[in-house]
Amino acid sequence: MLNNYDHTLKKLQHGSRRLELLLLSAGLLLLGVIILAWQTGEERAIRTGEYSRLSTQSGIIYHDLRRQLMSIRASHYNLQAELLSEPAGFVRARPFIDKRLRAFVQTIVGVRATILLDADGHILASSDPDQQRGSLADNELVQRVMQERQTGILYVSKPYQLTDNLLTITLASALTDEQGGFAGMVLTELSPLEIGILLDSVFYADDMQANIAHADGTIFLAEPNAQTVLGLNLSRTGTLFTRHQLSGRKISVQEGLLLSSGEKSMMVQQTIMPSELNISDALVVSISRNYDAIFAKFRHDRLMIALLYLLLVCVSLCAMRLWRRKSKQVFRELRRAQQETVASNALLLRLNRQLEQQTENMRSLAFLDELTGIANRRHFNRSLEAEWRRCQREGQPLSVIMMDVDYFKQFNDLYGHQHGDDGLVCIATSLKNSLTRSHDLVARIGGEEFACLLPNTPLRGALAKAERIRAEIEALALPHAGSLVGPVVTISAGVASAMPGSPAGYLDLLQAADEALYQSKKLGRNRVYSQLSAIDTEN
Ligand SMILES: Nc1nc2c(ncn2[C@@H]2O[C@H](COP(=O)(O)OP(=O)(O)OP(=O)(O)O)[C@@H](O)[C@H]2O)c(=O)[nH]1
Repeated sequence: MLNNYDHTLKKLQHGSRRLELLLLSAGLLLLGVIILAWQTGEERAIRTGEYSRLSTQSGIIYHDLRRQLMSIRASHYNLQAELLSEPAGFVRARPFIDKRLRAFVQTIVGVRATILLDADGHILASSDPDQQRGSLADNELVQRVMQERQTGILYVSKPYQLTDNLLTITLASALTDEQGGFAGMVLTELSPLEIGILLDSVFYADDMQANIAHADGTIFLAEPNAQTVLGLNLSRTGTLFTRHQLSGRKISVQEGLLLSSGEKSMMVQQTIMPSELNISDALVVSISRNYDAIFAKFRHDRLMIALLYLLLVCVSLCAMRLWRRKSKQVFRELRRAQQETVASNALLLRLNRQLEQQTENMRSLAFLDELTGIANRRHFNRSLEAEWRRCQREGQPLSVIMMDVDYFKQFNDLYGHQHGDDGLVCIATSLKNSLTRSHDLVARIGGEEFACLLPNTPLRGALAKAERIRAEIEALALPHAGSLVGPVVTISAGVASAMPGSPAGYLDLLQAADEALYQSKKLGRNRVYSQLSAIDTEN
């Protein structure tokens, strides 16, 4: 039982350990998943926020540049109109036009110089006092305008070097004479210093880079790091610029390595399309930010959270270890308590058995004759009362045989008291064996006096039974030299029988049996006697 209990306890311990580990792992896993989901959401939010900010800033540059181009186009239109309205014609208007061009350069921000050329590329007028004469017919842009002669288009030159560390572009418009023929062109050169200020104004972090590139991929405006970036051609396979161009979209967001620095960046690029302003070549505005800088705080926070999570895992494991140690102790105490309980239960059981045994012995002693082991007088009296009531209920007769050993005093005197005891035991055994019905009872009711209780037995049957008993005792042939009725031990018996009536009538039955025994003795012993008529105890 203790082993079973131990086994159950161990199973319980083992089971609870596994359950605890399972619950802890599930809890930590769930927390890990929640943290991971939260971090992923956070990263996405940072990325989206950064996209949005970069898009806004690139939009500012885009719109300013667009406005710049529109202003230049408008000024070119105005100049065309003014020239057409001049009665002196193109060439003769020169003093007026020089003045007009200087005013134009001074009023429009971001313009470095404006030059008016005739149909052959000769300088007719210029805002630059150092460039008043000569021919620009060899210039690529001038040649293009002379060939195409498209009015309404703002021609965009390829970027070219201005000084050691500055690049710019020139914008040109074809001009017509009164008859609508090609009359020359007006060129406007952008001022990289002034437009660079515009790029600077949109920065909100130190790690940003803004560029403006020609459609051929050449960067002609850049802030900061102009030295390393200016003149760089981005039109290569796999660059962010090429990816943007290939996307065919006006605005795109890219992540990747910057060609200039090799740093991973997030970049927004926005194109001023030829179609939207009627310009000859597209211009691409880009603004980027260092990827690591964008996520620096997020990564720091993520590291902290990961460390905290690890700390939590360690603390949980330690706590579980402590808890297990504690629960092991509890289990041990439980086991010890159980062992003690089992031991005390066993002791109690043993004591209980002993008590039961003793009680049984006492009960036996109370109802059994100590010498012969058959029922004693108390037992006989109780059985008599009980059988009397039962036979009364069932309407059955009850008979009693009273017996007494003949001349037993002489037997004792002759053979000794111990031998006398042995003789009584032999007689009791014989009496017991002679009873065949389960509810018949034989008892030793006095020294050498015995009685038989025969329920459901009429007088005739009881007499026959008594006679058989008497004969069997005699047949034991226990020598009795002191007896006056024979050479062996004999008994005398008195029989009485009754149909039970009144509750106390069994006393009369007992007395009648005693009476009959007395008569048996008186008539010579070694015989059975009974009054022939049955006793009517109801009277
Ligand atoms: N050995 C022994 N003797 C007993 C026991 N109980 C009673 N006796 C003896 O039995 C004898 C009974 O004697 P009595 O009453 O005079 O009767 P009796 O000698 O048998 O004579 P009758 O009954 O008239 O035949 C006494 O001597 C008792 O001591 C017992 O338990 N053991």
